[in-house]
Parts: sequence; C-alpha cells; structure tokens
Amino acid sequence: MIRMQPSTAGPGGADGDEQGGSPPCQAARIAPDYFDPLAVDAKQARDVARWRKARREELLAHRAGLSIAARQTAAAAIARALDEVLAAHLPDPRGRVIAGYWPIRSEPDLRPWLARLHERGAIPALPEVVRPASPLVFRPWHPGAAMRRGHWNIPVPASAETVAPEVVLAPLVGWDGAGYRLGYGGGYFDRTLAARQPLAIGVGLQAARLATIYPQPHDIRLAAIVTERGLQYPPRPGMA
Ligand SMILES: Nc1nc2c(c(=O)[nH]1)N(C=O)[C@@H](CNc1ccc(C(=O)N[C@@H](CCC(=O)O)C(=O)O)cc1)CN2
Ligand SMILES: Nc1ncnc2c1ncn2[C@@H]1O[C@H](COP(=O)(O)OP(=O)(O)OP(=O)(O)O)[C@@H](O)[C@H]1O
Repeated sequence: MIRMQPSTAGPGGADGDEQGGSPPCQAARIAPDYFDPLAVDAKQARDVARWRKARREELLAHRAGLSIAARQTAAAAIARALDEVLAAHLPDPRGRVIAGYWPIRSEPDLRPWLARLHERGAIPALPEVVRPASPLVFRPWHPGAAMRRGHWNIPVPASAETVAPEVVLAPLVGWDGAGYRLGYGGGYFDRTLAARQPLAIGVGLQAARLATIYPQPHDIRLAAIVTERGLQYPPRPGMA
C-alpha cells in the first residue's frame, strides 16, 4: 500500500514554503481543538489558509496517483463501513434523505452505495453549489436520473426539487483524528452544516489523515469519519 508522509510542520512552521521573515504563527503550539474566536487574527487565518492550500495539493496529487483498482477497493471498503454506521443511526432508511456526492478528482465513488440505499427505499440526494459562499442545496437523485453541469462542472440532478438530508456524506481531501475535514477550500460544507444539523459523515482515504487541520472557528466537526479501514472517528476504545 502506498503511504503518504504529510508534512508535519504547521502553519507558519518550517515546512519550506515560508517566503518572508515574519515570525511563525503559534497555532502549532496550542492544543489543536482550542480556539478563542477573539484571538484569531488575520495573520493566523492567512497562515492556516496557505498551509491548507499546500496540504490539499499534496493530498490530491497522492490520490490522483492511485490506481483505479486501488480506489475501487477503497470505495468498496468505505461503503461496507458506511453500512455499519448507518445501521447504528438509521436502521430503516425507507423514506429518509441521504446525501452523497457525484465523484470528482479521484474521490471514492459511492454511487453504488447510494443506488443500494435507493433500492431499499431511501431518497438519495446530491449537493449543488447554487451561489458562491452559500450553503449547499441538495436535490433528489436516483441511478439514471437526468443530470446537468453545475458549478465547477460538477454534475448535479436536473430536478428543481430540493430536499433536506438527514445524513450527509462529506468527501474528505484531508481529515484529522479530532473529526475535522479539509475540503476543496470553498467552505461549502462548513456553511451547510452551520445552517442545519444533518448527521455529517466524512469519507476518504486513510492516507489523507493529517495530525491536525488547525481547526478554525468556522470549521465544524463531523459526526463520524470513515475510511477504507473503517470508522476512524469517533475513536473506538483501544484505537491508536
Ligand atoms: N464530488 C463533490 N461534489 C461537491 C463537493 C465536493 O467536495 N465533492 N463540494 C463540497 O463542498 C461542493 C463543491 N465544492 C467546491 C469547493 C470549492 C470550489 C472552488 O471554487 N475552489 C477554489 C478554491 C477556493 C479557495 O481556495 O479559496 C478553486 O479551486 O479555484 C468549488 C466547489 C458541492 N459538490
Ligand atoms: N460558516 C461560514 N461562514 C462564513 N465563512 C465561512 C464559513 N465556513 C467557511 N467559511 C470560509 O470559507 C473559506 C474556506 O474554508 P475551508 O478552508 O474550511 O474550506 P473547506 O472546508 O476545505 O472547503 P469545502 O467544504 O468547500 O470543500 C474560509 O476562508 C472560511 O472563512
């Protein structure tokens, strides 16, 4: 299995991308979970944003380099782990709205999992960016549903109907053991989860784990994180 060695130096740290001589930010020295919103200054926010951009590029390049077979194996294992999480939270999915995503940029393809839920009577949904810097909107989807191109060319259901999912899969570019997600940098999922509270389950590769994503006040902790190695968050007793 291919392993990724994510850089461990934090924002403003000596990870080789510092340009100027400004003092390093202290985010790496405090507990990653502790954030006093009043203490978050513009410089720290910029440091974190720059650090995240660099990690996103590394993680996306790693994922894109995996074979199709490796990605399919991972997606199948993620789907099995998701079934377990769902069984615990939503034993009978009939009539319940469960949002996935249309895979882009080598994301695990969980459409077969959504299709199985559809067969079991659930209402799968997919997200759409309808307005920049706004929460996502979800539209019902089923295998074979008519699609159109949305923002960023991501296919979205052609239906004008919107639904409110009880469960939302959040594809992970990166993640950390405290339950935080690194996405593509639009802040869409955070805005969506801030606006309503579905059960948000992060899905991604084990290799995309970071020591911390340096959670900021806008970052919302996921309810669960699932990789090809099963449930990673919340941690199970005895798990490293
Ligand atoms: N398959 C899939 N569909 C999805 C998501 C996803 O993560 N995966 N999303 C999950 O949210 C939404 C789309 N998310 C997006 C996030 C960022 C940008 C974007 O324009 N990014 C800028 C960088 C922004 C920045 O760094 O300031 C860019 O790449 O130019 C577009 C869409 C909805 N659909
Ligand atoms: N609830 C919110 N209200 C206002 N701004 C927000 C909110 N959530 C995120 N943002 C802004 O969105 C930007 C990107 O955030 P972040 O780096 O966390 O994106 P991401 O979670 O990786 O992206 P995405 O969810 O789209 O894949 C940040 O500049 C942040 O300030």
